[in-house]
Amino acid sequence: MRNKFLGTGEKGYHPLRKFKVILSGLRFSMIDFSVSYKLVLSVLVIVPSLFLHQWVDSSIIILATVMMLTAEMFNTVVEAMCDYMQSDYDPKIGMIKDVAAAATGIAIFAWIVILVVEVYELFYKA
Ligand SMILES: Nc1ncnc2c1ncn2[C@@H]1O[C@H](COP(=O)(O)OP(=O)(O)OP(=O)(O)O)[C@@H](O)[C@H]1O
Repeated sequence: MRNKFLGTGEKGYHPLRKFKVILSGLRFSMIDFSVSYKLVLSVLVIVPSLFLHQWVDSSIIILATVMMLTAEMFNTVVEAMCDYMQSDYDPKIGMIKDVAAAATGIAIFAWIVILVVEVYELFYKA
């Protein structure tokens, strides 16, 4: 797609190509075990919550899962870009990666708390 600021790239709007790019990105992300197993865990809770018609609970778990997955993917991007630009040891790269990892850690922590609370609410308390 055309870059408005740099004036580079192809002109026009190509939704199908955008969709292909999204699928390609998802495929690259899902082969990462640390992402895929978390998605499987979420699905294992989301599906029964939908069957139980717990719409608010399902929405909360979906939101927490999306937040965690987005953070994981951006962390992968930051790590890959850092390694591409500087594969040797560099304390600045270390700091950049640590901040990205901390952001991901916060998202994972919130996802775990929500998943544990929802599993308790849906399967033990009910
Ligand atoms: N080039 C580097 N220079 C300095 N420190 C680095 C460098 N690469 C990695 N580190 C340090 O190692 C930590 C882990 O980075 P790494 O890229 O190995 O992530 P990872 O352990 O593979 O994470 P994930 O499991 O999310 O893929 C970073 O947070 C950083 O502190």
